[in-house]
Amino acid sequence: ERRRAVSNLPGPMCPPLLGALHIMSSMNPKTFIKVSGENMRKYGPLQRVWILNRLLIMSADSEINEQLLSSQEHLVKHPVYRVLGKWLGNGLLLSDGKVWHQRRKIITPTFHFSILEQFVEVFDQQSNVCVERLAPRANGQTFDVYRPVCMAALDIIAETAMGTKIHAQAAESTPYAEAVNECTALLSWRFISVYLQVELLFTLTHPYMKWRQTQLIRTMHDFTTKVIEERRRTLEEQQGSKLSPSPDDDVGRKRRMALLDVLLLATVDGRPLTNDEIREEVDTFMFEGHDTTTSALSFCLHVLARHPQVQEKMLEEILRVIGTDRKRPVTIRDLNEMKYLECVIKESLRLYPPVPLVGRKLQTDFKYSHSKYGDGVIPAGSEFLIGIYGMQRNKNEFPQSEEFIPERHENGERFSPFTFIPFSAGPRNCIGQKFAQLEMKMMLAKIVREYELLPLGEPVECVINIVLRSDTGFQLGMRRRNDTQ
Ligand code: HEM
Repeated sequence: ERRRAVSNLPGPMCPPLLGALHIMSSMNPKTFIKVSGENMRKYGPLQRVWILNRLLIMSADSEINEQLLSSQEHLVKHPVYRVLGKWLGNGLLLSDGKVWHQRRKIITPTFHFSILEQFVEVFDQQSNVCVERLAPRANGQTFDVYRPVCMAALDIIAETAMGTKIHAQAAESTPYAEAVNECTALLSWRFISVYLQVELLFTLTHPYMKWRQTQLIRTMHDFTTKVIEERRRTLEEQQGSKLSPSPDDDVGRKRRMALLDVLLLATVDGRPLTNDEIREEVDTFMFEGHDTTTSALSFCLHVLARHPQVQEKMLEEILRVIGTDRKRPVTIRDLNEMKYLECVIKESLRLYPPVPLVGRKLQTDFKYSHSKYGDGVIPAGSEFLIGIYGMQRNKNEFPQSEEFIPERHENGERFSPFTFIPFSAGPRNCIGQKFAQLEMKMMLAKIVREYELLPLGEPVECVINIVLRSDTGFQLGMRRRNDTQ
């Protein structure tokens, strides 16, 4: 019955019982993008694939994606996300049902515009530190920009969302960031391999990797536990050992409630959140809040280095809006005024979406209607993978789709909103979207104002390490600009 339901959709030959295991076995984090691109060219943007008895719908089709992502019904994440479960628990990224609803409701106000406005001060200060830390690199030599950007993103998420300064940029090494790097690389193998997704098979066939995974997760949990304890202590000190919400500061303004404060003070079903529940949200936001923006910023700086004319146009806008005075803090109003910078960021997120694919498991039948495939039903139990990377490079939607052309985002978008979805869309979209956009604007404006980015080193080679990364790193050169010295 399931085969009949999707017989109208194209896809590779799937022999009975085994299905397309041969295709899956040719995929790894390095080849995934290439192999799925080839399949898309062969079978089109919407395909059905059988793997053993599992039915997978691979979609880079904006019509279908719009219907699925906008629905209030299909919100359960794909089972592959479970490989992150030991690390992120039931945090917002992985949870579903009542837990997800309750948590999303508690957390949404912590990303409200008025709170983001106060975070901009932190973006400003930490971007200044990043610009300073980059100074020794501004010598015209090739280097990888990933680490300095990653440390700045960590400082920013810790100080804003967790209310805790961790001084990652000042540190020689940051075991948490190193563990995230290694763990996401390890987990991305499990993401793509059908059998390694099963915890027992993974443990039996790869005991060393399992041991290493446990160690890395312990390092990350130790770090986030410390962040929570520190914040709890500060709150207790501030409020005379009594955790009671005090929304106003000394002069009666609304006090900034960091995400972690809200979690420490929240009650759900009449009880406070347990330590484990708080930790899984802190793990989720520390990871999602720095790894994605690091990827986005690193790709953007790399691609800008290869497009001097775009840098020039950006610089003109930056100097017009924020000027050359490094002591003047950059405000949210300044950031909102930089429209060309916004186009640059969008175009970089189109070519290099930090989250290259998202997945759902259908709990009920998904009824769709499509201009090419007509009305149909994808049966409950099927798995749905949305290929953001492939869709955003579709040449029918984006002329010269492989080229970096920020101007295509000027004067309103000429493509459907569901063709360009780096932050996903619908009820399970990215809660940190505005936060990320403001952070990126601040960092890019400050770096480009200070340094000219040079097209040095190897080009990027996209790999999927849970988020999108580059196998060759993010190489470029830098030179201090004369006009801002
Ligand atoms: C350029 C940066 C970012 C990109 C491209 C991005 C992209 C995404 C995407 C595509 C999703 C949907 C994932 C899925 O359905 O599996 C998502 C979810 C999420 N993002 Fe982001 N993200 C970014 C930055 C951030 C930041 C800065 C934070 C936190 C401060 C954050 C927190 C989250 C959380 C918690 C979710 C899960 C939301 C839910 O399911 O309710 N992200 N993000």
